Amino acid sequence: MLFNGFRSMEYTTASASRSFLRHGMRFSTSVPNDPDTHDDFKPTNKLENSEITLKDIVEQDVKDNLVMIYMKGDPEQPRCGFSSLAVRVLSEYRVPIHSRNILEDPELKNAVKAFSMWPTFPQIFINGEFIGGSDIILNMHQNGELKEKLKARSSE
Ligand SMILES: N[C@@H](CCC(=O)N[C@@H](CS)C(=O)NCC(=O)O)C(=O)O
Ligand code: FES
Repeated sequence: MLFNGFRSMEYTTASASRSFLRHGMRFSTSVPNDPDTHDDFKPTNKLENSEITLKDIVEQDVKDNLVMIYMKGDPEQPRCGFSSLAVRVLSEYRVPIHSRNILEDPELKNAVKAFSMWPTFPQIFINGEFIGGSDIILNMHQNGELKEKLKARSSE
């Protein structure tokens, strides 16, 4: 399943669907090609109306999902070695991996960078906390920190 870049390696969660609905609004602008249509009746950009921003979407993603990765490509088909490595590391654990493909949405890519203040991808969040990229997650896997982080959450 692919909802505007959002993927989950398990079944789609309610949060994923919600994110899709919200994120999907960004592309709902349409203007009918009818000369009689008065401006007042034209459909407007619902994102502007609802004031949902990409930052809101990122905030929701990382809040709703234990493991959230913004990556190039998706877990089944990473488009970069760094993203591929991060997914391989995370796949060692029995936790769902939620992802968005930033290659599909340059604006989302910029929003994620601004949110984390981190310049590269992949970007991994666990339990709402920004962790880092593939080198950091690999290191945490090797030194046991990642296991602790994921265990800490699952035993709550
Ligand atoms: N140390 C980082 C390196 C990742 C990296 O260099 N990513 C580059 C190439 S994929 C990147 O995202 N560049 C910025 C961009 O593409 O916008 C990691 O291990 O995750
Ligand atoms: S896309 Fe070239 S290194 Fe990631």
